Amino acid sequence: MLLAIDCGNTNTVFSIWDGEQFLCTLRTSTHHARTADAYFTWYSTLVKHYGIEVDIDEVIISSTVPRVVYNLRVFTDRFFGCRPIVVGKPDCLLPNEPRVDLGTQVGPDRLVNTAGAFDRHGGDLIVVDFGTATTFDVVAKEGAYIGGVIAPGVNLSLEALHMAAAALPHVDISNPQKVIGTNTVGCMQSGIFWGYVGLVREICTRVKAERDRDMRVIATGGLAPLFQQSAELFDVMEDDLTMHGLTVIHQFNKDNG
Ligand SMILES: Nc1ncnc2c1ncn2[C@@H]1O[C@H](COP(=O)(O)OP(=O)(O)OP(=O)(O)O)[C@@H](O)[C@H]1O
Ligand SMILES: CC(C)(CO)[C@@H](O)C(=O)NCCC(=O)O
Ligand SMILES: [K+]
Repeated sequence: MLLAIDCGNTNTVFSIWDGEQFLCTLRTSTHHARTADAYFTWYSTLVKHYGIEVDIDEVIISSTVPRVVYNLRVFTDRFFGCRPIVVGKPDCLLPNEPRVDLGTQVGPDRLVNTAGAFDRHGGDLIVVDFGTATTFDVVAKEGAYIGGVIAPGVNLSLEALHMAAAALPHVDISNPQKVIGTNTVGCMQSGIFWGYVGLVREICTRVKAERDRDMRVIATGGLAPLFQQSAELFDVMEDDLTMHGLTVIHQFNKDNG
């Protein structure tokens, strides 16, 4: 069985696969100091709770936080007796090599999203991921990551307003119907929500113009549905895109390794 680990700057997600069959997802916050033993305690408690028979013998990791990889490697070695494939490391093959400036380290989550989206939809795509940052990955016709855009994440933007301005409270994102807020919270929610709708639309329009072609927009991440409800920004939404990408890269390494 395969354990696929997607470690973001905010959350770490484990998903377990029996061949092609998805079994379950486990989510925790990302902490660089979490030890291999702590991962195992958390993991085995949840697996037991769900009553799943698991026998992990393969692991793939994508981590946007370099420091957590050491403990995840120890976890994998100690409890499953195997060596993980780590996306972005030289020994992890990619279905298509990224075409970026020399020396650029593309975020592994973006490489994984690219592989997952290309596998499902073919090329000429813009993949939008609403995570800690909001990223746009441009996928060429033949499936290579050829660059993109990094914008501050939705929750990060709301938090930044609260942190920097004494009179602005902590606010959760929502999709206000009106743009004119009549109280502080409403004003903040409008600024972030409608500002984001504009940001996504403008970036996608400009990417298509720069590429001089039509491209499909694939969205992933927890907040994608919130935006799609109020404005038609995406052609497709897939909450499991990153996990799918990890299984695609894992299979590619098995077939070509
Ligand atoms: N309606 C909502 N309002 C506020 N937050 C939401 C809503 N729906 C989903 N979320 C949040 O979105 C997040 C989903 O995040 P996702 O896994 O896409 O990225 P992340 O964990 O925030 O970032 P990273 O992958 O960089 O760690 C969850 O933390 C969830 O709490
Ligand atoms: C942009 C984030 C933080 C999004 O998770 C991650 O992909 C990352 O750390 N990227 C490194 C820089 C880059 O992708 O060009
Ligand atoms: K993510």
